[in-house]
Amino acid sequence: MKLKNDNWDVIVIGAGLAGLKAALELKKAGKSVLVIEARDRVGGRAKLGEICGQPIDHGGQWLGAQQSRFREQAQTLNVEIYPQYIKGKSLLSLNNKVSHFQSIPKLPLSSLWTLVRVYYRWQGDMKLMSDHKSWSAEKVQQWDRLSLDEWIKENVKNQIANDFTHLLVNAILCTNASKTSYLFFLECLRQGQGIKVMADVKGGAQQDKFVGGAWQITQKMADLLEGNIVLNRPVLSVQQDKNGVQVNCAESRFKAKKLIITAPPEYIEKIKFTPELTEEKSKLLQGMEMGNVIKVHIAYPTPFWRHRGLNGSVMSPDHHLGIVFDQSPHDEKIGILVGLIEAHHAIAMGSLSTEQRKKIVLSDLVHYFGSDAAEPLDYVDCNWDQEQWSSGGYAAHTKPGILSKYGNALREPFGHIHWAGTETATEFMGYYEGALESAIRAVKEVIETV
Ligand SMILES: Cc1cc2nc3c(=O)[nH]c(=O)nc-3n(C[C@H](O)[C@H](O)[C@H](O)COP(=O)(O)OP(=O)(O)OC[C@H]3O[C@@H](n4cnc5c(N)ncnc54)[C@H](O)[C@@H]3O)c2cc1C
Repeated sequence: MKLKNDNWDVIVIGAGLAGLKAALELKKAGKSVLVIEARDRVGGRAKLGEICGQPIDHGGQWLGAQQSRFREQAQTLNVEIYPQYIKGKSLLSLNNKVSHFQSIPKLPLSSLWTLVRVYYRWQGDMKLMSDHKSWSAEKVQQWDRLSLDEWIKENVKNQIANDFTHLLVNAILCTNASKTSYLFFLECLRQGQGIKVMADVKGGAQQDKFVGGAWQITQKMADLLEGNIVLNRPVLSVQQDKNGVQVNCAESRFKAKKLIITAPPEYIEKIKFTPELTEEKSKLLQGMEMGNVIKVHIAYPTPFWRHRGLNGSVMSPDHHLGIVFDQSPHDEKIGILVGLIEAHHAIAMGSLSTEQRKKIVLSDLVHYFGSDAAEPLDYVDCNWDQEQWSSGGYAAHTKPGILSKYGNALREPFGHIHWAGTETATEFMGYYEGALESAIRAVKEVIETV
């Protein structure tokens, strides 16, 4: 099929979940739409992998209990949902000692008490975040000047509670607390419905998964858009005048009345805009940075941990492999563990070869599960920091001092240009759910005018 270059109602940059959703909504409304994608595949931060013949998600995989848009999207596309395996005990490694627990980690009472106090502080402070206009208020500016690390130092003096708080922060943001502000963290908590929802499995953000993987959802959406997506076309520049936009790739250009951009902030910054973006938007983009994450899968002949009454989950502030979950197939034909290496651990491990990483991951797993973990059938990892067109994950955060000053530019349209992508969400920013919410909002903005 020959692709027309001009007269599109809307062009969408990026074929991740947000871009695909925006395009499907526009198509449903009878608008002509073209999705331009830099990579040679669709999905963005949703990516198919494989271990021992089983499909796996190199990118996002969980569906939260509260994430109704993503659940509905999967159901519409007949992608089956099943619960994360949690039967049995979880493991915690603290100060090099491994303990197991059912629901509350075995911490000294004084540390638990500190964590309860932190929980209620966060619940209270995050409630004040519900009105975005309050970002200019004095308290909010103060919270934005304060790095999350400074807040933790001031408020979490108990060492074990402090370590545990950093583990939670790393697991949620994939970045060290010194790199973002307390304000940004509170905004994440507000959008994610609080730390309990974000950290929990049952009733929380890790409750469910997809049979065969989440990547299928983006693939199936792309199949419905056949003829409306072009791959291998990094957008280099965008021009707009009163009639619409022109989007330029290396060897092609396309015109439309409106443009929706869903690329991650770092890649928006690399596009040349004429006229130039507002100073507020440029400063915001410069002040946003992706988290650092390596996702690993390890396959074993059996899910041996299940047979020992363990559910495969591990939390560990003192090792590189900080978070582990069971990822075994239903029939238990083999056992698979999925792990996340986050923040400074991902930066340190990212400079190693896959073989060196495998050695460290296995040594961490032997520490958690014993010698049964020493000899896997296979090991696969995906270093998102090295993935061109993402440069990290799960999502971008703002550096201290950025959100309160420039946050209003996050979603503010610029002429014919509108913004989507999980970083621009108002609910569940950083998650697939946020990507969908942002796409639906951006489509609402443009649909009346094309
Ligand atoms: C390891 C990992 C684990 C995660 N786990 C979960 C999870 O369990 N649950 C969950 O809900 N979320 C999870 N996430 C987050 C989730 O994957 C993202 O929120 C979501 O995929 C973002 O979708 P998006 O469309 O906003 O952005 P993207 O998927 O990043 O899409 C943006 C697209 O824009 C393209 N692009 C960039 N620049 C250009 C350009 N110049 N020209 C053309 N195209 C361009 C990119 O190639 C990309 O395809 C995880 C992410 C990672 C990395």
